[in-house]
Amino acid sequence: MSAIGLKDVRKSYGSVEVISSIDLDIEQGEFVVFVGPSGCGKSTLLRMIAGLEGIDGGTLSIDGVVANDIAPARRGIAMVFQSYALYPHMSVYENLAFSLRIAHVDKAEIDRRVRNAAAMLQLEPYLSRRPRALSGGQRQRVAIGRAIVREAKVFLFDEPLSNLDAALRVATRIEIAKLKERLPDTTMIYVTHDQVEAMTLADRIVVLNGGNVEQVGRPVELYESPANLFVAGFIGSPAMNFLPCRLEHQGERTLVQIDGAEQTAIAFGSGGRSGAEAGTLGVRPESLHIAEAGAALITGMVELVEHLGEVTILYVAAGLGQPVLAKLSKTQDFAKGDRVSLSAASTDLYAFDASGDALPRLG
Ligand SMILES: Nc1ncnc2c1ncn2[C@@H]1O[C@H](COP(=O)(O)OP(=O)(O)OP(=O)(O)O)[C@@H](O)[C@H]1O
Repeated sequence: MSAIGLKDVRKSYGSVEVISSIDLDIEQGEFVVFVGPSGCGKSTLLRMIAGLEGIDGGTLSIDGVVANDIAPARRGIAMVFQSYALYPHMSVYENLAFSLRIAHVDKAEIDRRVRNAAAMLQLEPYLSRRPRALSGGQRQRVAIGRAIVREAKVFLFDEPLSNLDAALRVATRIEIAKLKERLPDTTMIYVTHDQVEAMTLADRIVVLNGGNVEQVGRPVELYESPANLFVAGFIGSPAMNFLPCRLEHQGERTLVQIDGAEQTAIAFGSGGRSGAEAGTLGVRPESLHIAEAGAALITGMVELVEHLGEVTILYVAAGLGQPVLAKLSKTQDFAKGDRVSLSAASTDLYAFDASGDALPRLG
């Protein structure tokens, strides 16, 4: 039995469908991150689970019980918002205690839970302060503390770190990772735009696009084995390079060749197909290296060099409309106008058919 189950869940605003038939099972104690481009439906889906948005079709179950019509307060779910939503006239202690007071929890029990949450989030020195006398990171910790005191089974986070500056984001992200370890039975669902948050916090990532699930998997799985062009282009920064190629399906295998490449044709699994079609070859910037003579996959002219310290990023014009990016170790010294040849190990290449689906690897 999953902690949260979505079966054919749908949502429309007027005639616009924003969530189309989503199936997803989230296990108790899992940390699941929803990612996807702006407007893909991440927040809507989270709010549907919380009960803040109605469900137009399908079934939401919580601990195996259909929950479509259960009131938000009775779902055992706590939500942490980007805007913190703290009461400005109450102290940190009162903010933490508020929902328990409303629920008529015994005073000693309230005190125990508030102090426990405050200790977990290092908020003890600030319990008598008002929110305005706290930093953004401290306010967000109070917002998280309010979820902890409720001892909710499920925490929902809607971009909780997006109002924080870069350093605080990192510090608070680490706090959330620790929180996950301290509350191993609590199920957490987290919406973010930030790839690093998704990759570092998630047990599983759900990639959404236009109200549909493109792929669900462990972070490394999505990075190493994207199911399609969308996921390949979305996971990883800088994004994967895409090169038009020719796919020749030969029964057991498919040979992939790009125009002008010296690197020999690369074989993928064909899934039993035959014939030929136009496809896309994918290669991550970090997989490219300077090619040996006669082995270039891509040849072009450097149009921009970014020296980032530990790495150098080359933008190479290779006649594809947009530059090919190569992330090279810092020892590489290039300048605008240089001609470069790049290649990658065949095990670091991806191939996608005309409909954008990934071809399986051989072996
Ligand atoms: N109350 C509403 N009425 C009409 N359309 C809405 C409403 N709320 C959201 N939408 C639309 O539903 C779609 C999904 O919105 P949602 O906020 O879930 O996306 P998101 O993936 O969380 O985006 P972002 O990353 O920008 O926050 C968007 O096209 C949005 O404009």
